[in-house]
Amino acid sequence: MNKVERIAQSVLFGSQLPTPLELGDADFYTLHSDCFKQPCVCVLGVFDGLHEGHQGLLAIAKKDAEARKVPLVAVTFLPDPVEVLFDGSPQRLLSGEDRLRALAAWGVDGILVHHFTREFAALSGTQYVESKLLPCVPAVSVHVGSDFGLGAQGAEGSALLAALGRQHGFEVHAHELFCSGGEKISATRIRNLLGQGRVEDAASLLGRWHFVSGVVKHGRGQGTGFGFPTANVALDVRDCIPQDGVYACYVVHGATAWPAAVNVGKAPSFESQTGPLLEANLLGFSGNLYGSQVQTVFVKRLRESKKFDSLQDLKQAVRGNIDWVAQNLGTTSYNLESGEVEDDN
Ligand SMILES: Cc1cc2nc3c(=O)[nH]c(=O)nc-3n(C[C@H](O)[C@H](O)[C@H](O)COP(=O)(O)O)c2cc1C
Ligand SMILES: Nc1ncnc2c1ncn2[C@@H]1O[C@H](COP(=O)(O)OP(=O)(O)OP(=O)(O)O)[C@@H](O)[C@H]1O
Repeated sequence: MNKVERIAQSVLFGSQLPTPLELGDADFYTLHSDCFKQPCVCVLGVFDGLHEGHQGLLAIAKKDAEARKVPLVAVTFLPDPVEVLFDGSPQRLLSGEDRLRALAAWGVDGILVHHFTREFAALSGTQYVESKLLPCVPAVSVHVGSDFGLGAQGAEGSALLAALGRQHGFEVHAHELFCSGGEKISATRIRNLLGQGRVEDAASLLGRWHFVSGVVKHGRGQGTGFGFPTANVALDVRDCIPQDGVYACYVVHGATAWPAAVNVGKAPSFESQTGPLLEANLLGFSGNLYGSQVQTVFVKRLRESKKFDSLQDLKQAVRGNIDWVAQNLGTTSYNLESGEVEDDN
């Protein structure tokens, strides 16, 4: 995969969701074949990040579906249960909509999305399977990871699912978890890596670069005087933002991606701002993106953010970071649709 394809894949470029069938407490997305209320193979889980473990599980389920000549349906929950059940930031690897777009891009045939509420969370595993799952997704075979939890507080596991399968006539496959470096691949592990700024390690477990979305806001206006104009991107507190620091990134707007030197978090040399923020110097860009939604793709951590004693020192450090990006990621924008390098705009 070349650089441009990798950026496109990372931000799920081009993956669109059709209008879902609204079922009251769930939505059903038909993607590749008519699978609503049809015999199918299904996979169950939250799938935050759609990491390499999730993709491994999907690949096994897909083979099963092909062998049985039935569609593959992913069953998931929105919002992420941790957002509903626990206080504090959920540290999402993907927003809810992006999670569904990732499943669609991967190639499942349909997605059942349960609206996750406290009432929904209180259902037992049996109530869930009999009253919520099987009426929409009459599965002949269900695949989960061995750690999958079912019912109130996820207390019931794949053993209950297997018993329900025997009763209702579907097979249950609880798979050993995919590991890397002797440790299971999980969304929690990837969040921890990002929290330590280890964006390259996170990328190897995600199978793509991590990105965050945000809206470009007006900044303090000081950067322009330095010769380093920056786009100030306001981030969503619910998202998993890599540890404060300076990173080599791509910033994507629509179908265009610019190499960028990015400072995440407070600029320690200046007054603090409210809300999570990143500041990006886009190479090969002039103009403004105020009010635009952009995606910032994290390729490599370059250094910690520091409080510099002089403006001169700060400028020199930032110049060095921009040079690194220019040499390694390029100096002009890329078109994600055509894969071509665009002229400076
Ligand atoms: C690549 C890069 C690295 C940066 N590193 C630091 C830093 O280490 N310490 C700091 O105080 N500010 C750092 N900044 C923040 C700049 O000070 C900030 O972007 C500049 O003040 C422009 O902000 P403004 O346009 O909102 O005024 C960095 C900015 C960029 C783009
Ligand atoms: N490494 C893995 N290998 C195989 N299956 C997995 C792996 N990780 C998760 N799964 C399975 O994929 C489905 C979705 O996983 P889910 O998002 O709930 O877990 P997770 O990635 O471990 O997240 P978290 O760390 O937040 O618990 C579940 O059936 C789960 O058991």
